[in-house]
Amino acid sequence: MKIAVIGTGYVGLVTGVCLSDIGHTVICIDVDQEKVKRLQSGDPIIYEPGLEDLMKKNIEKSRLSFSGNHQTGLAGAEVVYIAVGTPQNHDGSANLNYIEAAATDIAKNITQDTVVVTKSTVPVGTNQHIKEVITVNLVHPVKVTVVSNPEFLREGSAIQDTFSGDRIVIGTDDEQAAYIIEEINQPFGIPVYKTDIASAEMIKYASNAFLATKISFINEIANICEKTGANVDAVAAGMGLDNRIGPKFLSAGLGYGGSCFPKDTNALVQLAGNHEHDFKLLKSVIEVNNNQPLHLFQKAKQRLGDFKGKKIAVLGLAFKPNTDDMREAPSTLLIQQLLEEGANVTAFDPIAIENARRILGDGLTYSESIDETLQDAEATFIVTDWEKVKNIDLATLEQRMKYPIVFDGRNCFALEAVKTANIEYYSMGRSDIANREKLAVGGSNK
Ligand SMILES: NC(=O)c1ccc[n+]([C@@H]2O[C@H](COP(=O)([O-])OP(=O)(O)OC[C@H]3O[C@@H](n4cnc5c(N)ncnc54)[C@H](O)[C@@H]3O)[C@@H](O)[C@H]2O)c1
Ligand SMILES: O=c1ccn([C@@H]2O[C@H](COP(=O)(O)OP(=O)(O)O[C@H]3O[C@H](CO)[C@@H](O)[C@H](O)[C@H]3O)[C@@H](O)[C@H]2O)c(=O)[nH]1
Repeated sequence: MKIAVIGTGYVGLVTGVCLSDIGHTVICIDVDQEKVKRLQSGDPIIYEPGLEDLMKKNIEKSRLSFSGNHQTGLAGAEVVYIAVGTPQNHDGSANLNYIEAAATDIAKNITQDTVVVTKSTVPVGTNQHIKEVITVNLVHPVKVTVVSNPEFLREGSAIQDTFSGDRIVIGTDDEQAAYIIEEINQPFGIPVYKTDIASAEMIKYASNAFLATKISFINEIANICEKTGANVDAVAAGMGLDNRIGPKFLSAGLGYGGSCFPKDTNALVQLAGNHEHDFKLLKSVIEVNNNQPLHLFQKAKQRLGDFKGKKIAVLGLAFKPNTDDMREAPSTLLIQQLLEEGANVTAFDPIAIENARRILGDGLTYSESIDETLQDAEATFIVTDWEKVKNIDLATLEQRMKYPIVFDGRNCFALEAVKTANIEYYSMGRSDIANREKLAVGGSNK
């Protein structure tokens, strides 16, 4: 099957690469000419485990190519995927400008009957709108069918998720188009769920909102655990044993970030509001999430008194491990707050520093070394649960830091292990551990 993909971000590039790997001929199109040049040379630009090798392999086999020109890219394509961004407008609603531009590009350049597949996350009714935009702008008299095929991949495991996702949702009112998309995806061997367009569009938002709700729920439980002496990890483990609840997405921490949950929960609140429904539950989920990084900050402030002139280490910048994506990363809010209060921040991340610098600027020190970051620090915040961070030998904290006071926003260490180390340790939804009497001296006002 000859396929074109419009947009080469996380979703478009991974989709294009994986579809070419299962045997389709794929051309990925982007308006960013610089990006296209780099992609053509085999540079995936984004960090995603396994992506570069798979991309190079399929470029070499001539199944995968890139273009900065819609006319060239769309020529002869039987199926066109839309994978452009749908960022957040100021009011929280989804910005559909890129979607409309892509639909117009399709209309002006297709010369044969085409199935248009929307991978981008779009509010209910958007695929209908896409069809209208294409119909109005069509240059050649061809038939266009629209399919909603929302994407569920996670950053950091995007390739794995594409090859072994839980389901492929196909939303369309055209049986032949549904069949074509099912056939395209058949080599993945993933269960297909077919439905109408509006329901497919809603499945994506509802799934993200539900997962975000699980996270805010466990974070609220964590906050209560802190006050009552329960341990949120034990609570989550015990809850997760119930098949109706399940163990996933119950890790308490600094809350969810990334390019999807924050914007998609806001967009769903807006969508509901447009239909005169006040989505109170989701509004609370968002509010709880916005407060989570500040919760840890307040705990630290209470312990340290103030941050003025103190070297504060921050371990992890990316919104989650295995990605260099800094969009809506909880580290941003936390670091901005620390800088505002006069801290000298040194932050570690193995791959997100370049992206972090664009957001946070040069008011802090960046380091790719954990040891260097910890050296002489008066407190450490753990923000991203990178394997490298989880594998830190707890003795290092005591050896390197001026005062080994740790605020762990991702519960990276078992309390039993911490109890044997000579550090003072505060985590999310678990008891505080203060092993060192001498900590009362120095960095603390306590
Ligand atoms: N990032 C994820 O993990 C993820 C997962 C599932 C769904 N989604 C959804 O998928 C969509 C894309 O997300 P992303 O993170 O890949 O976006 P992105 O911002 O990383 O990439 C979008 C790309 O589209 C290009 N583009 C914009 N208009 C274009 C046009 N008219 N023609 C050609 N190229 C154009 C941009 O230059 C950019 O390279 C969004 O709706 C998002 O919500 C994202
Ligand atoms: O128990 C948990 C699980 C996740 N998170 C946080 O939640 C955020 C999102 O994590 P994750 O879902 O793994 O990453 P994303 O790449 O944002 O993927 C989500 O968003 C994508 C874009 O819509 C969807 O395609 C995916 O299915 C959905 O999981 C991150 O900040 C995590 O640290 C927690 O705090 N606790």
